[in-house]
Amino acid sequence: MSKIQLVAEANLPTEFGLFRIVGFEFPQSKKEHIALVMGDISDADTPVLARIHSECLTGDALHSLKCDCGFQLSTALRQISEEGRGVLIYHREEGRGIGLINKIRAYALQDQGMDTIEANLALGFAADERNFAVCADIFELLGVKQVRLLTNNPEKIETMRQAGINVTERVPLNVGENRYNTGYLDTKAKKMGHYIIHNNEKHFLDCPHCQAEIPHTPHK
Ligand SMILES: Nc1nc2c(ncn2[C@@H]2O[C@H](COP(=O)(O)OP(=O)(O)OP(=O)(O)O)[C@@H](O)[C@H]2O)c(=O)[nH]1
Repeated sequence: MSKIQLVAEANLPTEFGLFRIVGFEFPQSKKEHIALVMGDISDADTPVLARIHSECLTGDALHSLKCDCGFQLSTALRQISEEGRGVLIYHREEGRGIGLINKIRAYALQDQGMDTIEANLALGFAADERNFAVCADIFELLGVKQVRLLTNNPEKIETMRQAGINVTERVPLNVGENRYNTGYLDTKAKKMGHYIIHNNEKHFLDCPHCQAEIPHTPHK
């Protein structure tokens, strides 16, 4: 199969600062991924703060509390912007690679009591259908060889290392735990080996803008 190619690039001002948005595409399948890049990442000797973030429309855009995805996305972008340098690969593998509609089917099974892995298996999928190798190719196309990876997922680290990307540090990303996603995070820790630290001292901040009890920084 031919390798992914860098095909488009532009400025993207965001609430976290100015990024470059870079578009990647497989020549035949036209499957797309994107990266947000901040600052000068050309110095190969200084590891780049980086996040591989798999697509989660419900968490990233629709404010779902069933997962930690939206919280991880905004925290990663904020941390990159605080350093003034970094990369977020927005990895288009919705629903751990099963797609949005199948994720909704999996949610329906979870409504009946299955956990996130059991639901995938009941639908005939693997627990995780994602391919992270493409992210190593994207880092390479961006000239990034060393990363400090924002993740709790050991699989992402292992795949990067096997593909020749030097992960010099794992930067934990434990954010957004709430009453609706505790079971999901537990399952990821117990069945998928994710490094999840539960927030035992939940500071459910009194924020007039938020309906849910989520540990968070109050809106300014
Ligand atoms: N099938 C399925 N996918 C889910 C469910 N909840 C969230 N997801 C998907 O899980 C993926 C989570 O992506 P990430 O946050 O990048 O990955 P992660 O494996 O949790 O690793 P880190 O966040 O880096 O620790 C996204 O593709 C979501 O759409 C679920 O209950 N079922």
